[in-house]
Formats: sequence, C-alpha cells, structure tokens
Amino acid sequence: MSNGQIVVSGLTKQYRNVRAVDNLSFVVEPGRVTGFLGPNGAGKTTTLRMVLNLVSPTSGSATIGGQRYADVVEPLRLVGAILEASAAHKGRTARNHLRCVAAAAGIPAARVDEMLELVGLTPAAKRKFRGYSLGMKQRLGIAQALLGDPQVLILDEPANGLDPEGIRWMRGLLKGLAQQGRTVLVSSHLLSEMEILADDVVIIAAGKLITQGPVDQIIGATTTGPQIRVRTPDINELVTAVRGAGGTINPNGGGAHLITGLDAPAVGKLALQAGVELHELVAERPDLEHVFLELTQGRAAIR
Ligand SMILES: Nc1ncnc2c1ncn2[C@@H]1O[C@H](COP(=O)(O)OP(=O)(O)OP(=O)(O)O)[C@@H](O)[C@H]1O
Repeated sequence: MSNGQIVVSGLTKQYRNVRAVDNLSFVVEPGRVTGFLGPNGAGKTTTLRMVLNLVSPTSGSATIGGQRYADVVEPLRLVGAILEASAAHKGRTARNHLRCVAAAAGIPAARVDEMLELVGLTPAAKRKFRGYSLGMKQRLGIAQALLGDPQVLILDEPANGLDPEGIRWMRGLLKGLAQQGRTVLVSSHLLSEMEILADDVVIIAAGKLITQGPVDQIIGATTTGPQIRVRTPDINELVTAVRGAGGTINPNGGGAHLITGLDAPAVGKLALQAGVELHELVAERPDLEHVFLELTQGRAAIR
C-alpha cells in the first residue's frame, strides 16, 4: 500500500480573471488529520479539485502516494473524497446508490451495508435520496468515500449540515481513521472544531500559502503575546498600576479589561500591591480562530 502522503507542488490555477490558486505548495502526512483552512474564495475547493484531477492545473502538480490521481489504477481504493454533499440519483435509495458505486469499482455489496451502518444510515437505507436532509446526504457521502477502504480521505466541508451529535461523531470517525495510519485532509470554516479535530493545518488566503504545520505550533507562534483578562471594581487603580509596570490595558466589553505586556502572575502581584480587588484573572490562550484571523487579515477579500 502507498504511504498516502499528499504533495502539492507549485500548484497554480488561473481562471480568466482570477488566479484561484497561486504557486501553492504543501505536504499532507499520513496518520494525521490535516485541516485545510482559508477565507471564502481562498482557493481550497479549486486545490482539492486539482488534487483529484477534476480541474487541470495551469502549472504545478499534486501527487497522492507519489502518483498523480489520474494515474492511480484503483482510485476508490486509494482515495475517498467528498467535494460537496453527495450527489445521487434522486429516485434511488441510498443503498442502491452505494451498490452501483461499489459494483462499478469491484467492491463487494456487503461493504455497502457495513458502511451504511457505520454512518448511521441503516434506518434510512431504503428511502429515496430525494427525501434526504443535508446531514443525511453528508453521511451518505462519507459512506461512499469509505466504500473502497481508502488510504486517503479528502473531504470538503464535511460537517456542513451535520447536527452537533453528527459533528462529534464525525470527529471520532476521522480521528480514528487517522490513527489507523490513513491520510485525512479536511477543509472547513469551523475553526473551533478544527482546533479539536486537526493535528496539522494548512492555511491559505488569496490562493497562496500563509502557513502550515501542527496546530499547537501555529497557535504558539502567534505574534500576539499572552493576554490577561481581568474584572475589578477598582479599575482606575489597576490601570495606573498596569501602566506603571509597562503593560497596556483596554476595555474588552462586558466590564472586563484585557492586559497585554504582563503575564498573569505579574498582574496578580500588581493588584495585590495596589490593594486592588480582582473578580477575575484569566490568561487567555489565543485560539485557532484568533490566529487564523490575524494571519489572514487584509487577505480575505473575495476575488
Ligand atoms: N470554474 C471557475 N471559473 C472561474 N472562477 C472560478 C471557478 N472556480 C472557482 N473560481 C474562483 O476561484 C477563487 C477560489 O474559489 P474556491 O471555490 O476554490 O475557493 P474556496 O476557498 O473553496 O472558497 P469557499 O470557502 O468560499 O468555498 C474564487 O475567486 C472563485 O470565484
């Protein structure tokens, strides 16, 4: 079996007026969940479509396990993909739809029922696709993507339409698949979910790479230092003390203030020395959303 590494190298797609993807290079490792993030119109879907040979690049290349997708002999067994909520014939049942896909790829029919069970669609397996909700279509898409027991999964916004239980279920599923050594590449706008789900992220904006690496490292490398959120009835005294110690302090809404330039123990000590009563003292760790917005600032315009 191939190692399932995805290598994107100098990938570029020029549409008539828009450079949708601009000399983009990154690597997606097996055994990890990689979040593919970027503002609207950043080029995520176009990139995934080029990786899957659905759009031809203007220049550059993408390989999966060392091969271009177009050259893969049994694509369903190497790569499972959902690029939009699964499209199936409206009058067909989910089960018949999957059976057709399986038959075309030489996959045993028994696998269809296993996958329907895995995604929780067994009770609706004999219902027609036209009556499916968006969340059910997503689940069917995942079942289809997993039919060939692929080494690599590429999912564009898979949480779309899933309810909270469905999102949690998918998180467990994708983490489990990565733990088995598979490559899982997921695009999403749900940054809090990505922070929990992804091991690595690739962040792009305006078609270009902004950064890539382990989520923790990217959050840790954010340019903003620690921020300390405080609440106090003695705000004037605290402002004087913080400024005197070289920190900055600004209102943060709801009666709270944010301090930068000092860490939490320093703020606690200053407050004690100044006789300031504190009702809250929290060191706020920047989250993925904060880092994403900072890194893509000014580069999120729709093109
Ligand atoms: N077939 C096409 N013809 C012309 N322009 C296109 C085409 N497909 C995409 N684009 C443009 O390429 C840019 C990138 O689009 P793409 O759908 O790849 O972004 P995205 O990151 O997936 O966005 P979103 O998060 O909104 O889904 C956009 O400006 C889009 O309008």
